[in-house]
Amino acid sequence: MIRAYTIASGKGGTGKTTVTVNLGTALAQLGKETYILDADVGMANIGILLGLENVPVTLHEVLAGKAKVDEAIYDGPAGLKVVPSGISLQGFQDANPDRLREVMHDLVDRCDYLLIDAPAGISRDGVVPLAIADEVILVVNPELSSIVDALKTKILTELVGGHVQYAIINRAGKDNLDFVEKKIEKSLGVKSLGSVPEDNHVRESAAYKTPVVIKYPTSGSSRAIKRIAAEISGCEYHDDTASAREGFIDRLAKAIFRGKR
Ligand SMILES: Nc1ncnc2c1ncn2[C@@H]1O[C@H](COP(=O)(O)OP(=O)(O)OP(=O)(O)O)[C@@H](O)[C@H]1O
Repeated sequence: MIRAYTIASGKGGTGKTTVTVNLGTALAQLGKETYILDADVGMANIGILLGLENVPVTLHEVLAGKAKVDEAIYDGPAGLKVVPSGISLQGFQDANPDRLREVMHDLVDRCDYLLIDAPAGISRDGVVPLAIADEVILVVNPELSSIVDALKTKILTELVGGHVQYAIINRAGKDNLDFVEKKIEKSLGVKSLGSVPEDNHVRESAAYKTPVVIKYPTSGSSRAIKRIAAEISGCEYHDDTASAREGFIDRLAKAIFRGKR
């Protein structure tokens, strides 16, 4: 079973951190023991998105050999476990990315899924996460430049001995979804796990330091991410919107027919 996924892209800003945090939370909501690890040691964001930016020990100290990984694990939403990176430049300078493999092995033994948020680009700290995970998931926006960058990342991953299994199309528009997905699958030569729509709820939930799958569970982005979590884990997807609608219809039917029984 595949357990350690690196979430990568070509350029920054495609939504890797958003996907890591929300897919991790969605897997945890499905009852899977899930850890997320912020391997973007230079531009760490997971801690900021989850309100863990001021914690005393982070992946920085672990990669610098100053702390054990157990000291850098924090509780996130829905039972998710989080290993954030620090935001100081000194911490980044002291961190040795070569220690990441050890950290990954240590974590992967205790969970069902480990999601590693990789840095963008092809620096040393960017390449290590591509090589060490069981599989890489590319987060790609439906734009030519993003697809080309994702393709470069796929080639780089293979060069360093890693493997790209899936793509997730993030910030998708409303039109021609299937066509765009097929085109991207063909260009990258990998299966798409699905499209996450452009959705203002993503930014709004970030302002509350809460994953969108928790803050706005019936939003388009949440439903897409939960569907992807179900696909990865082999669980059945349960559409909250459908059940909310059913609930409403049930209540309406009861209100209408109550007097007629
Ligand atoms: N589906 C979406 N709809 C709307 N906004 C989104 C969506 N996904 C991500 N965003 C927004 O896009 C911005 C970049 O997202 P994110 O930080 O997850 O990207 P990243 O690839 O991790 O970036 P970096 O490489 O700089 O770390 C954030 O402001 C985020 O809220």
